[in-house]
Amino acid sequence: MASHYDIIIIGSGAGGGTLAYALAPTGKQILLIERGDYLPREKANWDPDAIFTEGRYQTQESWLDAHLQPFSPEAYYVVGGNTKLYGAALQRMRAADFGDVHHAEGRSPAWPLTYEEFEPYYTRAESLFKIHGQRGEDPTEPPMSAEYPFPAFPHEPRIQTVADQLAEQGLHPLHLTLALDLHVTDPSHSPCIRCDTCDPYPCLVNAKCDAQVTCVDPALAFDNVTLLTKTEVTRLLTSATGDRIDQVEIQTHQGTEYLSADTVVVSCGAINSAALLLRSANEAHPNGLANSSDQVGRNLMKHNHSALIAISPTPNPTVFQKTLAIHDYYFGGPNQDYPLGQIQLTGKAKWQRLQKMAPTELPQPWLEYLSHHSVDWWITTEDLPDPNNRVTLTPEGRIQVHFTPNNLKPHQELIQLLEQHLKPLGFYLFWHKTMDTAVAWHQIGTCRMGPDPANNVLDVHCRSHDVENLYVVDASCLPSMGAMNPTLSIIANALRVADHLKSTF
Ligand SMILES: Cc1cc2nc3c(=O)[nH]c(=O)nc-3n(C[C@H](O)[C@H](O)[C@H](O)COP(=O)(O)OP(=O)(O)OC[C@H]3O[C@@H](n4cnc5c(N)ncnc54)[C@H](O)[C@@H]3O)c2cc1C
Repeated sequence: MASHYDIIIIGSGAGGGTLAYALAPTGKQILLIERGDYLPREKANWDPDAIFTEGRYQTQESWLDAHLQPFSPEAYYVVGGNTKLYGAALQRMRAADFGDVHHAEGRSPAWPLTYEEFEPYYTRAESLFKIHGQRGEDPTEPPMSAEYPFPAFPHEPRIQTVADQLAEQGLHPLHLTLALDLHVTDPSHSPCIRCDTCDPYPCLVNAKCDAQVTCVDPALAFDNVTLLTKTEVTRLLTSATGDRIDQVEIQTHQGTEYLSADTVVVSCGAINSAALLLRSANEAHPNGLANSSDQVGRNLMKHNHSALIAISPTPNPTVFQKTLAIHDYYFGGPNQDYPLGQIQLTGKAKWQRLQKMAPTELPQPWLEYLSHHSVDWWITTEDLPDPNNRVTLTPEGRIQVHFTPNNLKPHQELIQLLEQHLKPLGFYLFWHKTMDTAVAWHQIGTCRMGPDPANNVLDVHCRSHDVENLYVVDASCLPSMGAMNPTLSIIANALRVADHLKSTF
């Protein structure tokens, strides 16, 4: 293995994996460093006990909350990062989300670029990740320069009935945009088999367009790209003046080693990217690397999420349930002149998942009955940047997450609205569970980009304002996220930064 590269990318998830894919054809010597290994392909990939009871693929690391209490984050340190288990619902932010948006409990800041500037990268990201969708049915759909690359996943009969009934109430149920390799019109040759172990399971048949399958593996077909697994980057060392990163400190089973690169890209996910920069404090950067603004680690957001299990007397034999979304209340509600958020279906909840949601302990046969009669929803609303919601390190170097949820009023209102719509359809029992800090699936914002070095860690190209050869390209850079799932924006942004980097070669 060489010790010097043109580019070192740290982290192989949505941000890092996409960047490696986009830069691979340049011929530059690229090293992709990933702390985890390939997620094993095994029958347990599709075992609900392994996923919901054992947490088989989750990191064993624990983080600390604001009171120094340990918790187990639902984070996945594997090639492809969190996308290996993601739900593959990839969505554009709405055009208005790129501006300053007033919310019930504050404001969501503008991005340093407009939707129109970002739009071509959404189109490329949708093509790369094989998005299936149907244009024209979403009342909040932003302008798009191309059709979705593939037709939408059709609803199964029970879901079609629910969609039709909601439409009769005046809503606009739409087909969820999905990154799965389904041949809708030729199922016998389709990699995706529309199974009931998709969200949030790894895909045993590699039909989920995750960062490993879609980006890392194709990038490795180029001789100039090398992947180092089971290798954690522990610190970034700078020149004495602090202007440039001189060395990348890695930890392997053989011990500590040092590498170097002309350009270093941190793509460890919002919490770990901030932790790595803070851990790299030195004399030139006493507050943490690239942290003259004191913003590294701050403004952590993770969306307000709830699962809602709605039970009716009608059986729900749906196998692949995650096909429907409702955006009618994205920008406001019947009595709300502020944004609420989005409603989507989630993967069909088996009894093991319901066990984690049940308000009281219930015997397995009851849970199985409820699972056969439930329709399972996921409600996402925006949370707002708060400098006190932040990642810090303890003196021993452990990750501490200080997090107080905000903007919860619209979240509760959206849940109530959904229940009001479902009751006339025969749904009579509702369980909902709001996700806590451990479910930081949509973590963003800890190294936000913006033109002013006083308030932002990164410039508009995701380059550090302080360290000339440092970029951060993952969820960290996003100043806000609307109420849309973040990963399409992370991928599109990585493609955008790749174009910028190519222009500097
Ligand atoms: C269960 C689940 C369901 C989800 N569903 C959806 C969905 O349907 N739609 C959607 O848009 N999003 C979804 N998400 C969120 C999505 O997975 C993330 O938004 C996305 O993966 C974030 O990309 P990233 O590049 O910021 O980080 P990641 O993809 O997490 O990648 C970070 C990588 O860096 C590695 N790393 C960390 N620290 C180091 C270090 N020091 N040295 C070396 N490597 C390091 C990690 O191991 C990891 O591989 C889901 C997430 C989960 C967990």
